[in-house]
Amino acid sequence: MILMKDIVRDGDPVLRQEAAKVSFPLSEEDQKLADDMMEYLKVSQDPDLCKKYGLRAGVGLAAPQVGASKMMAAVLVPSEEGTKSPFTDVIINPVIISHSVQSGALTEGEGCLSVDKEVPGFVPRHDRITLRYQDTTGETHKVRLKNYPAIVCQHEIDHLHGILFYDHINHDNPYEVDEGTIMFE
Ligand SMILES: Cc1nc(NNC(=O)[C@H](CC2CCCC2)CN(O)CO)c(F)c(N2CCN3CCOC[C@@H]3C2)n1
Ligand code: NI
Repeated sequence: MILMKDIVRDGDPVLRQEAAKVSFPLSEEDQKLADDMMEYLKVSQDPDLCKKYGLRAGVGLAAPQVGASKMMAAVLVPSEEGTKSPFTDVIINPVIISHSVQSGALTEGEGCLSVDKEVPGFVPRHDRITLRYQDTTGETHKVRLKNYPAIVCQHEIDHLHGILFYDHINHDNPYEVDEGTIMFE
């Protein structure tokens, strides 16, 4: 089971590397990694278990964050009232094949399990993306995501390219975003 002690923190070079593509069929090791990352998210979203294991809650987790420089990330965006399409899957070799010109950002800014400090500011991302990825069976998916699930997937895909959320913050004016940027909870 992945615990906070297993989460690699900012400063470790693995978080700044380009991860390696994953080949199919998955090795046992890669299958276990996929399962463990999704299990972390599920446990962390259960208030009792989250507390019991001393976890930070998460809606996404990328393999480099547990020291594995592989193109794999787990995403578990819960279905909250209002959001039509929650997104749950382990995305392998993900590629954003198209995106909106319009930007989107979380009004709360972003955090990261690998970054222990708060970094205030808006993180401008694409509001809508078309994402192509393989699931753990090797099947290829092409999905259109918008708003919250799109933000989460972009945060995770960034990790696979050695990018951290605060790289996107305008440090001269952290709360500046292009006009037309959609801000959401
Ligand atoms: C937005 C949010 N970020 C949480 N944490 N940070 C993360 O997930 C980091 C990734 C996210 C940071 C911004 C975009 C992606 C982890 N990252 O570093 C992986 O690369 C949350 F925990 C959270 N939610 C809302 C849903 N809630 C359901 C019930 O359980 C609690 C849970 C809390 N929302
Ligand atoms: Ni992160």
